Amino acid sequence: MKLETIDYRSDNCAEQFVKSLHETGFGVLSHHPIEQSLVETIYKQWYEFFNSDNKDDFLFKPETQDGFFPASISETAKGHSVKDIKEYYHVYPWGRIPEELKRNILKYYESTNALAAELLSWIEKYSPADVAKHYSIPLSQMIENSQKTLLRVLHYPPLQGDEELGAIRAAAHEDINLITILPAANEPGLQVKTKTDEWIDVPSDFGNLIINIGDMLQEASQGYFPSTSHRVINPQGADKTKSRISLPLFLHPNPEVVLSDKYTADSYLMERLRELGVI
Ligand SMILES: O=C(O)CCC(=O)C(=O)O
Ligand SMILES: [Fe+2]
Repeated sequence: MKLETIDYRSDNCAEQFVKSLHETGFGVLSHHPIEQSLVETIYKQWYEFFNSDNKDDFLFKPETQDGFFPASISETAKGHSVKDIKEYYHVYPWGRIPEELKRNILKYYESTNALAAELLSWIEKYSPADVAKHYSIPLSQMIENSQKTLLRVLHYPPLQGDEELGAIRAAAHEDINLITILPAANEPGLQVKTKTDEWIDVPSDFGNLIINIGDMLQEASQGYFPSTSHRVINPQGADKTKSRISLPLFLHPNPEVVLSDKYTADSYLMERLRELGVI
């Protein structure tokens, strides 16, 4: 299996993109409307932030989950026992954001949310009728003005050689939300698991946009769109000294949105967070 990069400007882009999501759980877009210079500026600004002491003034609040999560308390993926080698910052428009970083990151949050609504309308349009009939409301409407959509700025620090045995930058996991939009990071490492259990690289040419299905859309589509496992592997050789910055936007429906006979977005999220032990 190989992930094809799809040109956003091509005539059959929407159909090809949704086909890729159905077959692999991932879709990769080039020539999309997200401004690459904005992404580059954000990577630069946040790299400086992660390398400053300023981050300690923005330590996350357990009740609201906005702010800085240091490596010492960072995530352990479901089913794993070793922590990931990463630190990150949770950006919500209603949350705390360092003043000098606000303008660019909120601009990114907004423009990527707008693109997400378009991508969800493509997904709806190219869902088979017997799948689409179960969507409780249009998919793009599920995320409208959602306060739950989370922009995570991730910093994977250079490897020091003293990392815990078996630790990797991000252990294999699935995302909980509806879809995730992720610009290619400044360094490689992202891999996706195929149906035959092989790990393949996600084409991460700088400028690509990577979209993946999360568990909530898998639930709402009764498995038609698979939430596939992905991970970020450690760099080798000289690349060990390099930081990696990435910027996933996790699109979350409004809490009251009905996903399936079993779950609303809120009950689904609560069940997953309880499993992860973070609430
Ligand atoms: O850093 C990446 O490229 C992917 C991060 C990711 O999968 C996640 O935070 O859920
Ligand atoms: Fe992920």
